[in-house]
Amino acid sequence: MRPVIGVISDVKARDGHVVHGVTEKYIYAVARGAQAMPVLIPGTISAVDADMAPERVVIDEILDLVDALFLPGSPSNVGPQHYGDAPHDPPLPADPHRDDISLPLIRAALERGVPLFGVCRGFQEMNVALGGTLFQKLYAQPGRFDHREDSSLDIAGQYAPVHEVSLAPDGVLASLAGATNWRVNSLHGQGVADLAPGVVVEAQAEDGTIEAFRVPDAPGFNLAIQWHPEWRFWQDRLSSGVFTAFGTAARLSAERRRGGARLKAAG
Ligand SMILES: N[C@@H](CCC(=O)NCCCC(=O)O)C(=O)O
Repeated sequence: MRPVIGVISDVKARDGHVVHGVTEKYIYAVARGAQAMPVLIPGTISAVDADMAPERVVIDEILDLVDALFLPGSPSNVGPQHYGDAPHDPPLPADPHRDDISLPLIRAALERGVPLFGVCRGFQEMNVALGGTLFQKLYAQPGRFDHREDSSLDIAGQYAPVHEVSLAPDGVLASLAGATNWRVNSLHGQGVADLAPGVVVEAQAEDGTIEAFRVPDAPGFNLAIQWHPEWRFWQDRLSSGVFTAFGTAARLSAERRRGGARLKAAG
């Protein structure tokens, strides 16, 4: 049996309905890259219909169910009220029903040693959940590059590597890459402003933008990456290494939770 990795869903309006869902590339990277069983975790109920009662969310119930947690990217932004700011541009997409689940879940997962991996929005959520702040418009910050994708390109062009990051020489990423520099893709308008206390930088862009971090004192595997390693992870040594390491941590967590029964990666 594969380890179970909970994947946090976005909550979006579509055709008059509210949909809780995740882009397929993330599900595939968890299933094939981490060799795990992805299970989608819904956000809080939006109660769009006045007759719907809000559902009770019990964070511990989710953590009892999964061996590890994955926080995917999304075009939406973490609500700035969570880091003590007002929205600078209200039309930018928000997802309060994802924030309601992901922020407390991150803190609880780290405390309980549940392996945790966040990508792009997930990376930003991890920084905010731990007390850090975000630039709402990284591209408007003096001296910073524009880290947004070129939307005139096709999808493969948008996710192609566009800039270099320096990897901390003693970090997890450098050891997976076997190098201290890597070329990565870049599709984000926001970015880390103040890094949360207690985290260490794993990767940084040339303009100073923090691109990856981890919480060294948390008892389990954890990693936050601003770029998109899920995109065609099998074509990039570091991307596949990251999902393999996450899957290994999820398997160990599953073995511990199931009393030492060995879980094998599928061939
Ligand atoms: N809203 C944030 C987060 C960026 C992000 O997660 N983008 C992902 C886009 C779609 C995808 O590949 O899932 C920001 O813009 O900084």
